[in-house]
Parts: sequence; structure tokens; C-alpha cells
Amino acid sequence: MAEIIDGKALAKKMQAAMAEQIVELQVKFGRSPGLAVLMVGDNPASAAYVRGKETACKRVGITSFGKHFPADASQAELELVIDELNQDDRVDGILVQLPLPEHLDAIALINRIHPDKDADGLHPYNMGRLMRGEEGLQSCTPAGVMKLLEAANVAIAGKTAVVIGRSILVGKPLAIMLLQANATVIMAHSRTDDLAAITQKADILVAAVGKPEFISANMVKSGAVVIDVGINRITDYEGNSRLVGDVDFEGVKAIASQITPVPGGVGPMTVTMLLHNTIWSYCRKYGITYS
Ligand SMILES: NC(=O)C1=CN([C@@H]2O[C@H](COP(=O)(O)OP(=O)(O)OC[C@H]3O[C@@H](n4cnc5c(N)ncnc54)[C@H](OP(=O)(O)O)[C@@H]3O)[C@@H](O)[C@H]2O)C=CC1
Ligand SMILES: Nc1nc(=O)c2c([nH]1)NC[C@@H]1CN(c3ccc(C(=O)N[C@@H](CCC(=O)O)C(=O)O)cc3)C=[N+]21
Repeated sequence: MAEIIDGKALAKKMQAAMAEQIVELQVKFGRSPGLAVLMVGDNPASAAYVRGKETACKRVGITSFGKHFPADASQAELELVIDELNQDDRVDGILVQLPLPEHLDAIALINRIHPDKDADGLHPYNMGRLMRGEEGLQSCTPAGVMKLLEAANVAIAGKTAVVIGRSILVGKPLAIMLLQANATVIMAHSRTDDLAAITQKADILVAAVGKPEFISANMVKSGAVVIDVGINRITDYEGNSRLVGDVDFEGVKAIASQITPVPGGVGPMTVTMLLHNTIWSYCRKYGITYS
């Protein structure tokens, strides 16, 4: 029976340490770190994530500069707001909540964020640095997964890691981070032939697919470490809605050595790394290293 990797507990511990650090930083530099989250439209899932991020900011002492726009906000209007936030000395991190309504060009907006304020680590400059193994702002979910693996004492060097999913937000940067940590990395996706044959090779298996309970026990090698990035809201027969991951948790738990739950696994770490990136940018501005 697998050990549960408790992301919620690690997030809580890291956020408590951040709160203490921010008290000191505030005394030293006379202001708190600031994060601006831009949300467009009223997608309920996005609204819930944004609320979660704002609550976490408050908890650790980061000032939120949340901006909510109607679904028909224009590209030009949003670009202007990003330009202003880039110039605003109270703001250390800027994030554009994805997905955006169809008429907007998300890539152009992300590219407009100053790379030093790119709290999501999605700007081409920061992704390029990641690719080259240079320090910098890193995508929150993959960075959170790496912290979880570290905290759970998972050996990475030399192991076979299979990442299912190749999005810019999760799969691709995570594969690069695992490679940097000397795993032998296989990236799987919707065009992968015989996915089960690939996933069965994994010592570390990461699912970032977006399909509820897609990974079943017969796809997992006995003793593997399984990280479930998926967040899927499903409605059961009785009409009750709940969150499930991309992994059949009960089935896979029986054969894995360690596994992350949903909720309470990767999700809380994503939020924690967003706070981390905001503090990192703040410190860099004052010439201090924050790790
Ligand atoms: N826990 C957290 O903090 C976060 C969770 N998420 C969740 O993680 C999941 C993935 O998110 P994201 O990366 O943004 O999603 P995307 O939809 O951008 O990417 C999904 C990936 O899964 C691949 N895929 C789809 N179907 C299959 C299949 N049948 N077999 C193998 N691969 C498949 C796709 O392949 P292809 O490229 O070929 O289309 C794609 O690369 C979602 O559930 C999302 O909600 C996302 C961000 C943060
Ligand atoms: N620019 C951008 N950056 C993102 O990082 C980003 C995004 N857009 N769009 C959407 C996805 C999704 N995402 C999550 C964050 C936290 C939880 C989280 O905290 N989940 C809790 C559960 C929360 C609940 O109960 O609803 C958990 O898993 O325990 C989940 C998912 C960030 N994303």
C-alpha cells in the first residue's frame, strides 16, 4: 500500500516559513511583496483558483492587486493594464489566469509581462532559462511537483520518469526539470502508441492529462512513485460534485510506493510556488537571493 505524499501539509509548512520571512522583509524594505492576478470573464473554476490564490497571499502577507475584467475585455485594454503593472513598483509578480476567452491572444499577453515579474514562469525568457539550466522564475505546478518529490525523499537521478501531457503550463517544463535532476525522461501525449507499455516502465509517473481517473493500476509498475497533477470536477450518480485526479487513486494506491492525492496533492503546491516566485522576484529587486 502506497505512502500518501501530503501536498497540503508541505504547502502549509512552506507558507508558514514564508509568512515569517515576509515579516522580516517588510521591516527591512518597508513594503510587502505584491502579486497581481488578472482574470477575465467568470469561469467558475478560474474564479475559485483566483480566490484560493488571494487567500494564500493574505495568509503569508503578500499584497494582492487582483484585477477582474468582463468576458468581453479587449486585448488592448489588457495590454495597457499589464504595461501599468510592469511599471508599478508595488507589484513583484503578475499572472494572467488561463484559460482566456477565445477572442484574446493569451501568448501575446504572457509575452508582454516583464520577465522579472512573470510569477507563472511562462514567459519565453524564463522558459528559455529553464531549458538552459539557468536559475530563474519557474512554472509553478512543475516546480511544486519537484518540491514534493524532494520532500518525499524520492530518488530521481538515474530513474525513469514518464510525464504524460506536454502542455506549456505543466508537462513540458516538468520534463525539463526532471531531466535537470538527472532522470531519464519520457514524454507521453495523446499521440503516444501503446501508452500502457510506456507508463509501465516508469519509476516516477506523472499524469498531467485532464482526464478523470485515466491512469489505472495496470498501467503502473509495482513500487512506482505516482504524481497526479490532474484536477477534474465530476458529478456522481447522486448529483454530488467532487474533485478527482487523472489517476484511479484507490486502484493505483495498492501497487505504487508513494502517491499524491487529489485534492491535497499538487494543487496546494502550485499556489505555494506562486507565492514563492513573488517573494523571489521581490528579493531579487533588492539584490538578495531567495531560494
Ligand atoms: N494541480 C494543479 O495545480 C494544476 C492542475 N492542472 C490540471 O492538470 C491537467 C492537465 O493540465 P494542462 O497541462 O493544462 O492540460 P492540457 O489540456 O493543456 O494538456 C493535456 C495534455 O494531455 C495529453 N493527453 C490528452 N489526452 C491524452 C491521452 N488519451 N493519452 C495521453 N495523453 C493525452 C495532451 O496531448 P496532446 O499534446 O497530444 O494534445 C496534452 O499534452 C488538467 O486536469 C488540469 O486541470 C493544471 C494546472 C495546475
Ligand atoms: N496562469 C495560470 N497559472 C496556473 O497555475 C493555473 C492557471 N493559469 N489556470 C488553471 C490552472 C489550475 N491551477 C490550480 C491551482 C490550484 C489548485 C488547488 O489548490 N487545488 C486544491 C483543491 C481546490 C478545490 O477544492 O477546489 C487541491 O488540489 O487540493 C488547483 C489547480 C492553476 N492553474
